[in-house]
Amino acid sequence: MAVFTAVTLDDLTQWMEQFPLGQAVALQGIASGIENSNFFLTTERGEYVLTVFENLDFDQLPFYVHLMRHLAERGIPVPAPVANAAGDLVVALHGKPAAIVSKLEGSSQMDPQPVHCAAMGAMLARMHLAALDFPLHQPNLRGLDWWQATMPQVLPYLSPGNAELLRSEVAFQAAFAAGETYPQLQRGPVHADLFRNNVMFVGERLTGCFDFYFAGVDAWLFDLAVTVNDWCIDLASGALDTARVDALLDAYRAVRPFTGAEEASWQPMLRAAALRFWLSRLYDFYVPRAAEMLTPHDPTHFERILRDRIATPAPRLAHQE
Ligand SMILES: Nc1ncnc2c1ncn2[C@@H]1O[C@H](COP(=O)(O)OP(=O)(O)O)[C@@H](O)[C@H]1O
Ligand SMILES: N[C@@H](CCOP(=O)(O)O)C(=O)O
Repeated sequence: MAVFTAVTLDDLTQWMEQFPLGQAVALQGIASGIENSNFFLTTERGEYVLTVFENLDFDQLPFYVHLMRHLAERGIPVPAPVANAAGDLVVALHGKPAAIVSKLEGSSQMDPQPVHCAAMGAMLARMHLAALDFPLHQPNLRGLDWWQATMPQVLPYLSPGNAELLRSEVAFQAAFAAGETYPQLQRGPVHADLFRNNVMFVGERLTGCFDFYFAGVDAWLFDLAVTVNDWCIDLASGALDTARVDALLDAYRAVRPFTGAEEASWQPMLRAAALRFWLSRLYDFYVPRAAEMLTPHDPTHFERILRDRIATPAPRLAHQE
């Protein structure tokens, strides 16, 4: 279902000549994924993934693909985009932007244990540090401005209780962002969608993360909160699982210690990360777009998480100076 643009080996015969990969010898559509057309591509030089971008234009892609290349060059396990003879990382295929990236080994770990969370925490901290000198800039396009612009579009569909929750949380986050602590948070390019389905493992070894198409510049703590809210929870209740939280935070802190401002912002950031995905899921659920391709995720999952993060004191980040 996730191949929206049909591509055949014949289509690639001439197209591949611009890449230093030899001829394409096998091409297989990837069934999972909901945004783009993805293919496993075997060439004379090895195994790759070909993506035809269905929703992003040529001018929207440089931040994402150059960030992936920047991280890959610094040893962070992410798919490395392959440049063509002209140095381009994004090239037209059937009139749409397309890219070839290296294929990661392994599969997603959908039942993560503390050992997997520790691997995630260490990789995330390394990724944040490695992206610090990335020269391109794009804000997180799913940040506060987007929350404020999107809220009025979903409010008419919500129960009075949920409408009040959404209004009060967006107001809380706006006040927090305007306060003294928020500007002190460490910032840089972040992935911003590091859910379990976007990370690969072979056994306990993390082999890489992909799907950088929500990346942007934001607080590192926001990225950490997005990750913890997906990797370290009891799926039924949304509550945090202490053993997995500790494993992830300990591993992150060992690479990049937290600051006092981050300690003070942890609970608001856990709430912000829950709000971000509650709102995007509400939007995808209630506001279908033209050329709709998304299969909406369940918004109530993040409503539960947001209510829990508001009601329950956050675990300590235990910063070290
Ligand atoms: N670089 C890669 N290496 C290995 N598998 C990949 C890679 N990129 C994508 N995939 C596979 O393709 C699937 C769909 O990719 P994803 O980025 O989630 O698609 P979409 O953007 O359409 O949601 C993933 O679940 C994964 O199995
Ligand atoms: N992780 C988000 C939606 C984005 O989906 P992805 O498959 O592209 O990572 C969510 O769960 O709402």
